[in-house]
Amino acid sequence: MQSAIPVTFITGFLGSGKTTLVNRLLQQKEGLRVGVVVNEFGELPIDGSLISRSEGMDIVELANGCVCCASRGDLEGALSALASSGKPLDHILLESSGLADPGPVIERLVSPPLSDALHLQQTVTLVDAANFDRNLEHAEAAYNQITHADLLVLNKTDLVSPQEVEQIRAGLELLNPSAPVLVAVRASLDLADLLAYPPRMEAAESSPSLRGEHVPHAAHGRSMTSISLTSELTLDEDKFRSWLGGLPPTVIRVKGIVKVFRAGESRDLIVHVVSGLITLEDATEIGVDGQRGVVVIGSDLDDPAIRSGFQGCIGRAEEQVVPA
Ligand SMILES: Nc1nc2c(ncn2[C@@H]2O[C@H](COP(=O)(O)OP(=O)(O)OP(=O)(O)O)[C@@H](O)[C@H]2O)c(=O)[nH]1
Repeated sequence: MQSAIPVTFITGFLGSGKTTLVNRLLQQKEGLRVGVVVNEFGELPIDGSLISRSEGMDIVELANGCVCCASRGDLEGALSALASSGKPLDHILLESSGLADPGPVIERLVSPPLSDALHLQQTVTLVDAANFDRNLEHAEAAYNQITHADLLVLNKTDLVSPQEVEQIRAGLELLNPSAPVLVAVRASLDLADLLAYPPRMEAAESSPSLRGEHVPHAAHGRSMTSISLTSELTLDEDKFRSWLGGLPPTVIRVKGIVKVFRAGESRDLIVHVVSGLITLEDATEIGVDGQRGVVVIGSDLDDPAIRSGFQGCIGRAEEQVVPA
């Protein structure tokens, strides 16, 4: 029988760099067999498409809701699907959604039946240096993610000054004195270093001050909601960019894959918006075969306005967008 499979639980607020870290770790797995569980807040399984597939990795998607709210069976089912997916796994990376409270998930990972087959090696929390204060203000989940970490990765430090990096590092040390802080750009961590990093601290695990109660989902982030917009039709790139740029500041995150039309050609783009910072990248490399669309996450979202704005991006008048 296989001994307990080590699990690295990766948390961090919306857009902090969790998928970037998973992809970076997968690039370095060299002969290790790694299982990945990805979890989405929105209905569209975007992260499943953004994770690079390769030999020696298996992936299970836990879509439509935070892992902390998923029913017991969903998480157990996803993890046991991985554990029994063929050759024995050397490691599992469990990526949470950006709004998940890690407390209840850790609780389940360290309790039977999961603890019979898995060993939670560490909880790694990505912290977005460019949105540190704002994320803490917006959501209790951002705070819980920091306090439950065994290792904190202060990411996106290319977007702030060295002084700000030091201020945030000091803030993190106050919030979670026992977790080392690694400063990173694009989640630049070595898999070997990560696996050597601190085994989970039993003391921290049993400390009531770090536990916190699981709050109802709406309270995770000031009634944060998501809108899924799907379209297999082609969008006009300029209209789409300007729609993204005009979204209200209550929109915290947009991500997805869309087909755009420019100069007579259509192509797929990966879309990321994190607090107003828009990135559109060519999606050729990932070979899009899933559903195209975007998920918009934020508070107080004007659903009809967002849907009609997206519909207005359609490239050709005779085509119609089909909202999810
Ligand atoms: N400038 C900069 N961008 C980064 C860095 N790390 C990640 N990004 C970008 O930030 C965006 C979000 O990164 P993801 O890895 O998708 O973030 P995530 O935490 O998985 O996002 P959610 O699943 O929505 O919570 C992408 O456009 C990344 O390329 C960084 O260190 N610097």
